[in-house]
Amino acid sequence: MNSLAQLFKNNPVNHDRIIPLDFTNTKTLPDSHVWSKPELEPEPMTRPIPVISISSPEKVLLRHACEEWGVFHITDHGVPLSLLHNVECQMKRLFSLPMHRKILAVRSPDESTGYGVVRISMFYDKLMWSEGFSVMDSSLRRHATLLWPDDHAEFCNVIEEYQKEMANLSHRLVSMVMGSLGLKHKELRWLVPNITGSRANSSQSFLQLNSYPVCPDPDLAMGLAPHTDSSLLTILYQGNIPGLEIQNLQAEKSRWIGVEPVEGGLVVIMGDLSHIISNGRFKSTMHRAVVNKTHHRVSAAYFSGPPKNLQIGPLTADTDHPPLYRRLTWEEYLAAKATHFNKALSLFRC
Ligand SMILES: C=C1C[C@]23C[C@H]1CC[C@H]2[C@@]12CCC[C@@](C)(C(=O)O1)[C@H]2[C@@H]3C(=O)O
Ligand SMILES: O=C(O)CCC(=O)C(=O)O
Ligand SMILES: [Fe+2]
Repeated sequence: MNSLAQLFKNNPVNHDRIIPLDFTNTKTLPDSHVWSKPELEPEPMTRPIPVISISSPEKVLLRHACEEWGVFHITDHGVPLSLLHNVECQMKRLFSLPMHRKILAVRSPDESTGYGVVRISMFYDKLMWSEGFSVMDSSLRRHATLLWPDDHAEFCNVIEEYQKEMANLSHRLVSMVMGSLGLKHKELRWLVPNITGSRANSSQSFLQLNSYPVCPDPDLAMGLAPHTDSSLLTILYQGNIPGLEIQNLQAEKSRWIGVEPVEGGLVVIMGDLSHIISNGRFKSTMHRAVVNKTHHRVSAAYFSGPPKNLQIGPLTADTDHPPLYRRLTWEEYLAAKATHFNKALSLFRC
């Protein structure tokens, strides 16, 4: 068993926080899914977040995006648009299956992969208006076979192709964003395995497919509750239906900013581990997903992490800026997040 799988075995989720509501049969929002009144928080606003062409990225812009926003769009990323389109079709195909079929691939309480409610649900009283399908290592074929006993090849091929593209892209992105801090290729070699890298130092990842069904009362519902990602960075494909919102780092803390999709673009979300490696310079921005009344929205989040058992820590510390965090592995961090959620980061402060 790999070390991440062991970690989820040790941190099981309550049974009642695994199986989502059957949204297709729900015409009014049940009390279990009613979140706080919208008049209690300021209206979300939309502001253009940075857009970075990564075929020839400007270091200063990239660093600024990571320091001031923690979330940005990338273009010229090289991932074929046809693949993005296929991933979206396969997600719709999966989530449109009737509940009794999806349940066949349900996640067990001590696992992290399969069909179900997102893990962070256990930290909130109310339930979210979403369902998910999570993939790690060899779980894809096992779960897809349960969903489509004779017809899973297409789904698996598309998702595997996407995972390969995301692995390459995430390695390029980690080099780029850390490079924007002036870190040399040599200093990052341990973090980003080279293409021929042996299995031993290959980085770990986690793919989360999210589905936000059409909602009868979107103002009172929550698609995905506020959280930061526990990754080095996350690559998010959100199609062309808006829904992602980020916490404003510049102005009023409680004001959310809607991230409008950019045609053919992907969203990069800096994770908690990049915050640690950059010694607090890069922000792992709090974000959430809201739902709407007319469109079924799907998104695919690829969480990129460091190699198994690798100790990471601040790389940019100097005498003026002593390390703010102690060294840790991804496994250690995820274990802390599984019990302490949004307080996990502060537990590793020096
Ligand atoms: C590799 C990861 C990243 C995890 C934890 C672990 C496995 C499950 C991932 C997600 C996927 C869905 C959103 C999130 C917030 C959730 O609830 O489960 C993610 C979480 C995190 O970023 O903390
Ligand atoms: O669906 C979205 O826009 C956000 C997804 C997300 O934040 C996640 O999966 O961690
Ligand atoms: Fe997220």
